[in-house]
Amino acid sequence: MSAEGRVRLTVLGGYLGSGKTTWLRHQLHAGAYRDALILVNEAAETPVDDALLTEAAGLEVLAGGCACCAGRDALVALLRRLADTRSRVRSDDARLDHILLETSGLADPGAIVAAIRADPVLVHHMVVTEIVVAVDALHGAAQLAGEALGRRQVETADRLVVTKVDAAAPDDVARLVATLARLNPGAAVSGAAKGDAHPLPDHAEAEPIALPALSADDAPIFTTRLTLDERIDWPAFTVWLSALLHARGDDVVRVKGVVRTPAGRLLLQSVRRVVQAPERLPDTVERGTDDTIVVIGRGYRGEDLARSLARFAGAG
Ligand SMILES: Nc1nc2c(ncn2[C@@H]2O[C@H](COP(=O)(O)OP(=O)(O)OP(=O)(O)O)[C@@H](O)[C@H]2O)c(=O)[nH]1
Repeated sequence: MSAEGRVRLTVLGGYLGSGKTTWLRHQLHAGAYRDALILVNEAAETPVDDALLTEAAGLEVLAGGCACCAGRDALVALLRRLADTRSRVRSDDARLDHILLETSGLADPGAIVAAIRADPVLVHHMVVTEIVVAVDALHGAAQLAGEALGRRQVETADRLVVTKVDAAAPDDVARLVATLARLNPGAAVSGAAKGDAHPLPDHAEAEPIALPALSADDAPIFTTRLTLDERIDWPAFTVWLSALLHARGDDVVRVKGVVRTPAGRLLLQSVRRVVQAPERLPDTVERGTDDTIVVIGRGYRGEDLARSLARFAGAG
């Protein structure tokens, strides 16, 4: 328990697809955050991350609204409920002392922390002990250059974890680290490869990325759900997804979903144009949200995506 008797809250943030779940999954596997209740907030109404964080001691999902804006009241209500339940537990051993909130990739962790601090009940029960922000070594530079949200996330961090160091060129990583040091000189910065700690290249001589002024009126990022049914033609679906990302990979920021295919239950996901080989998930824990693909991005119409998929692969 924290010195003041309040619950410690760790906030794990970072842009869409930056590697938050991968990093947390690895931390849990290595024994970290084992005492914590994991709260997962996803931008989409159909969460996926909970299917991956199987080693969490306890897990709750806050779906269908980013906890820093549309889902803020739901987060505060959930934290109040947890605080209330905790206050009625008599045994020290059974009492909840640590919560880790994995935010949606669209969240500004600073706004979440402000909401908790501004709540007259929570302020007495919870203390934010660390804001960890994942920064994608492959896409972080573009996100910092082009997205105000990407910068805000970095600026609010206590600890920055540069993910995907295994997949990026060392010179690019060094420039990214130099940029992070300029944006948030106080934050500790470390590297990770698929969740494992990974050394970062020396950035002493690296030139930080130019960060142009950003206008606040970028089109908002939104979520589209595509429901797949048994008529789906899987090879055609794969071709459709590749073609979509090839043509619109700058607009389609993130795709993910759990689908039931002839090859088993698969997690499909991409970050911009980088598509991960499908990951096989256990068949035993089918969920109501299986067979829904969530597409997150801007610059297109959701109904056009569904129509295009239906025409191409027989569902949508
Ligand atoms: N090569 C490599 N790939 C990674 C690493 N970390 C994450 N990925 C991949 O990047 C993609 C996104 O990873 P996630 O961990 O789901 O990212 P996230 O931030 O939780 O995503 P959202 O919750 O949707 O914002 C997946 O395809 C991962 O396999 C890494 O360190 N190296």
